[in-house]
Amino acid sequence: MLELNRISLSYAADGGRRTVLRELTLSLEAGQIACLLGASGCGKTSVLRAIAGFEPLDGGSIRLDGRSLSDKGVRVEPEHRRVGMMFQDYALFPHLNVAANVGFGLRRLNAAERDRRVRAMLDLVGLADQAARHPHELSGGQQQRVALARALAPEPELLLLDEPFSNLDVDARERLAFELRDLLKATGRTALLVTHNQAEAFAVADRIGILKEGRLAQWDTPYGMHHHPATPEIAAFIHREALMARRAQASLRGAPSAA
Ligand SMILES: Nc1ncnc2c1ncn2[C@@H]1O[C@H](COP(=O)(O)OP(=O)(O)OP(=O)(O)O)[C@@H](O)[C@H]1O
Repeated sequence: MLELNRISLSYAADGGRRTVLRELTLSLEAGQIACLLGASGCGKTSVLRAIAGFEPLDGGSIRLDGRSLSDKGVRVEPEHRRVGMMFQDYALFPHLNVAANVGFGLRRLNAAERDRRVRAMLDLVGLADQAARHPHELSGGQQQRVALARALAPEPELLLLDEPFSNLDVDARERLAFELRDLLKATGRTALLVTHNQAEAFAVADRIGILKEGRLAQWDTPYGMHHHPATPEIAAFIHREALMARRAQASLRGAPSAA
């Protein structure tokens, strides 16, 4: 349903161009959740920006549900892609209350339909009683849910989430990662998520992609990634992070960290 076919992307840098995505190919079935992992600067956010239509491609094509979004001579505008994006800082409007934030992308609906959709979205994320509040009156986890409700409200075919839990403390991250998965599965949404946190990726994803220097090093189920890493480098990356997560948990519980 989402198909990236050999996409390449570069940015202007030092009077020339710097290539950040190199012939990257992947496909994601409808209703699935995928997570992109990889070292800082490997191109994860750039993949989301290319799909959302914020960056022109140097080559390759992007299709969503059979529609061509980016290809030679084709560049569908971001607002016509039916793709929702949630950024790491949530980007809520501080002067608008929760209901107005969630309804922001629904101007094509009439007022009654818009109210109905906003209420349904707030029910979905468990914030029906917070509709009149402003973002600064909410906790980090509640703000994250408002941002999610806003991204889901226009019923996008694909949801792109860039580090959706980065502003939350460890406990909230874990809880919301599971909540997000339940919510996406309940609404049948297809989603592509970028995270730095492997525990989150393994908890949430049906497919995990590991990016290295703008290339997809492996694309697999969490089970496949864990048990059959494609290269020694990927094995080291995954097992190092798992070890660090275990140590962090042990030190939070006050136990000596096991090596
Ligand atoms: N608008 C831009 N102009 C020039 N270079 C950019 C731009 N955006 C990103 N880059 C560069 O492109 C490369 C890939 O960036 P990208 O944000 O996609 O990586 P990332 O894997 O998401 O990184 P991180 O995990 O640190 O968020 C980086 O080297 C970055 O510095």
